[in-house]
Amino acid sequence: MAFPKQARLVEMSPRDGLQNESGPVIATDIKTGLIEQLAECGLTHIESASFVSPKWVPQMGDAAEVMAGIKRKAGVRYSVLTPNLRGFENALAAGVDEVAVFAAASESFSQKNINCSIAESLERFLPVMEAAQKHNIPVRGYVSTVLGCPYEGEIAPEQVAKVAKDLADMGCYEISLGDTIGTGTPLKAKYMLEAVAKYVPVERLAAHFHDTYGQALVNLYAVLEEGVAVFDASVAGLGGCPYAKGASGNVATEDVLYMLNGLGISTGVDLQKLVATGTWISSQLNRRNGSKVGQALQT
Ligand SMILES: CC(C)(COP(=O)([O-])OP(=O)([O-])OC[C@H]1O[C@@H](n2cnc3c(N)ncnc32)[C@H](O)[C@@H]1OP(=O)([O-])[O-])[C@@H](O)C(=O)NCCC(=O)NCCSC(=O)C[C@@](C)(O)CC(=O)[O-]
Repeated sequence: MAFPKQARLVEMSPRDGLQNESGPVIATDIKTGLIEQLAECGLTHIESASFVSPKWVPQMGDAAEVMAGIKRKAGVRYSVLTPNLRGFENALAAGVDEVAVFAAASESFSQKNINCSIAESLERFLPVMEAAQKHNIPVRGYVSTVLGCPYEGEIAPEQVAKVAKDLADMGCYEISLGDTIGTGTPLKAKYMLEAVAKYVPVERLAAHFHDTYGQALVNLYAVLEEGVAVFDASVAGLGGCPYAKGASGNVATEDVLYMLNGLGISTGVDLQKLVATGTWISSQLNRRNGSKVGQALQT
C-alpha cells in the first residue's frame, strides 16, 4: 500500500486537551502561550477553544479571551467547537477561522454530552451551518464514540456511517471520527473506516483517537493504510472528555509525528519544537508528559 506523501495534523491540546483538566481554571495566558508555541512548531490547524456552556465545561469559559489574546500567525487556522447557534455567534464575534459541530454515534453519549438526541443535535446544527456559510466560515464535524461508547458499549459501524453522512451532507467539509474512550483496536478501526468511506470520501475523513487503552497509534496506522491523511492529536497526550468517564487524552502529537516522519510522510511540523512545547505545558500543568516520544527526547 502506498502511503500519502503528506498528512495534516490537527492540534487538539488547547481544547480537547485542556477542557477536562481538574482543579482551578487554567490561566488564559497559559492557554494563549500554548497556542502560540504550537503555531511556532509548524502546526497549521489548532483547535483553540470551545464556545460551549461554561456551566458544562468550566475550563473553556474564557474562550473569547483566549481568541482575543492569541498573537495570530499567518497561515494558521484557529478553530473552536460550537454546539449551537449561540456558540457560533460568539465564535464569529471572536474572529475564529473555523468552527466544529459535534455529534455522536451513540444516543446515550449524545444525551450526556450535549443533552439531546442525535437527531435533535443534527437539527440544532442546521442554523449553525447556514450562518457559517453566510460568513464563509468552514465547518468541521465530529462523530464521537465511533469505536465504543462508555454507556452502550459496541457501536455498529453503520450507525457511525449514518451520522458521518448526515454531517457531510449538511456541509461539513471534513468529518473527524472520534474514538472517544480509546477502546478501538486496529481491525475495528479499519472496518469502521470502510463503512464510513462508503458514504463520505476518505479524503474528507479524519481520525481522532484517544489513547486510553494504548491503541491509538496502531489504530491510526490502520486507517492510514485505508487512505486517511488527517490526524487529530494533542501535544503531551493532554486531555480526556468530561462526559466519558476514564477517557484519557488524544494520541500524543509527538508520537504521531515521530511515526509519520519514520514513514516518510511530511507534515511541516518540527519535532524538537513540539517536544519542547509538550515539556513546557506538562510542567505548567504539573502533569506527567503523556507522550512517549516527548519523554524520550526531552532535554
Ligand atoms: C449544548 C449545551 C449548551 C446544551 O445545554 P442545555 O442545558 O441542554 O441547553 P440550554 O440551552 O438550556 O442551556 C443551558 C445553559 O447554557 C447556556 N448556553 C447554551 N448554549 C451556550 C453557548 N453556546 N455558550 C455559552 N452558554 C450557553 C444557556 O444560556 C443556559 O444558561 P442558563 O440559562 O442556565 O444561565 C451543553 O450541553 C453544552 O455546552 N455541552 C458541551 C459539552 C462539551 O463541550 N463536551 C466536550 C466536547 S465534545 C468532545 O470532547 C468529543 C470530541 C469532539 O473531542 C470527539 C471525541 O473525542 O469523541
